Amino acid sequence: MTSTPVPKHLNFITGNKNKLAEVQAILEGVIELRNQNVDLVEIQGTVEEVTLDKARRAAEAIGGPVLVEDTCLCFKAMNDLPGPYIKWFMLSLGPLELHKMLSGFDDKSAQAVCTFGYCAGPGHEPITFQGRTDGKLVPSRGPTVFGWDSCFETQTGQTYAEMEKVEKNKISHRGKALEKLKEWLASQPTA
Ligand SMILES: O=c1nc[nH]c2c1ncn2[C@H]1C[C@H](O)[C@@H](COP(=O)(O)OP(=O)(O)OP(=O)(O)O)O1
Ligand SMILES: [Mg+2]
Repeated sequence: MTSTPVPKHLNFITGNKNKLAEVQAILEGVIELRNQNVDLVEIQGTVEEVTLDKARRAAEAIGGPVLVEDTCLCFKAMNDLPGPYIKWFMLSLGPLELHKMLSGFDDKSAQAVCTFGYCAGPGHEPITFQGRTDGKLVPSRGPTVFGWDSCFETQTGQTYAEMEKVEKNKISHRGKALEKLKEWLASQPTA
């Protein structure tokens, strides 16, 4: 934890425009969000390790307070892999073929995990806020605009891609993680 006051705006370091749009929508009216796209090295490890490291690197790169986020897609049949490495499977297979990863398994259960990391600046220890949403991996349904949205069917029976954005944000891994971030922000002194 840090005793440094939270700034009046958060500098969200991400290169993903779809993530940025969701975070902007969810934090609208809560705190001003700014964005910088810094190409950060992502280590291998658990999602917590990946996010903490991402937050430290981003704070070093910017020389100030940062918010970062790492998203995982975990398959139960694979003991939570690919997890933080889902990006590389997405890039390789694309949304139309991703479901084939579980074609040899009966259990299609998946969990979307979002972990935000806030770091008050270089040398500060980041803190994390995590949200998880259960679902299953299915053949793509809906627009293939954002990552694996069209392959992740939630307990509503719809894929993320078939839902209105505001509905996705209400139940999503990212929405849940940002609820925790909001609670924390409300408890902090501001600069
Ligand atoms: O809500 C989502 N719905 C569908 N797909 C999603 C979602 N959120 C992230 N994704 C994708 C993007 C990337 O293929 C991987 C996460 O990788 P991740 O490293 O966290 O994202 P990224 O490299 O695109 O952006 P960043 O610059 O913030 O690291 O899952
Ligand atoms: Mg990334």
